[in-house]
Amino acid sequence: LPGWKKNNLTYRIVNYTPDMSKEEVDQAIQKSFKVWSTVTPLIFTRIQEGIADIMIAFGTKAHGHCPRYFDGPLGVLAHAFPPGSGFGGDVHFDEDEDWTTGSDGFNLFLVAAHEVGHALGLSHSNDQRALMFPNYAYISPSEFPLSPDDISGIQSIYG
Ligand SMILES: CC(C)C[C@H](C(=O)NO)C(=O)N[C@@H](CC(=O)O)C(=O)NCc1ccccc1
Ligand SMILES: [Zn+2]
Repeated sequence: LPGWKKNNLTYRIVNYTPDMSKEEVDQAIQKSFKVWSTVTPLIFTRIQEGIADIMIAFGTKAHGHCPRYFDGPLGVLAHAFPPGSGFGGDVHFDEDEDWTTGSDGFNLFLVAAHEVGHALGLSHSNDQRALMFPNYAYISPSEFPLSPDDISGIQSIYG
């Protein structure tokens, strides 16, 4: 199965975007994990240093030793690697985007929830109601972002 072999996963926010406050980023990321932990046996624990399973970072164009490059404003907003060691599970956000807590720019929580789906082993869905649909679509943060397609997808990998 293309998933993690353990239910306890760690994440670390390695750096921050200047577009939002540190607290807003922490909240958006925490909320993006909560989306998936409510429908799986997975438990996510944040660590502040060292190597986490899921390393989260912001970067532009060629960033760190990442084999994939970002493309400036718009286009690719973020990418994530499927479960595994090294880059496996890592999530990178394109700092050339405008990251927000609202409906302007790109909502960090929504993009993070999509990317975490990838970091857990999900690929894109062709159901346009799915969070794992390839293209970003804003929904109100009070709405739960997962569709039945997302839930059956993640539950086919975990529990
Ligand atoms: C080929 C990959 C690297 C494209 C990339 C992606 O899917 N990352 O997970 C991405 O940034 N896709 C854009 C759409 C695009 O490039 O055409 C996107 O909006 N991704 C974030 C997203 C997608 C659906 C719901 C929420 C967020
Ligand atoms: Zn994607």
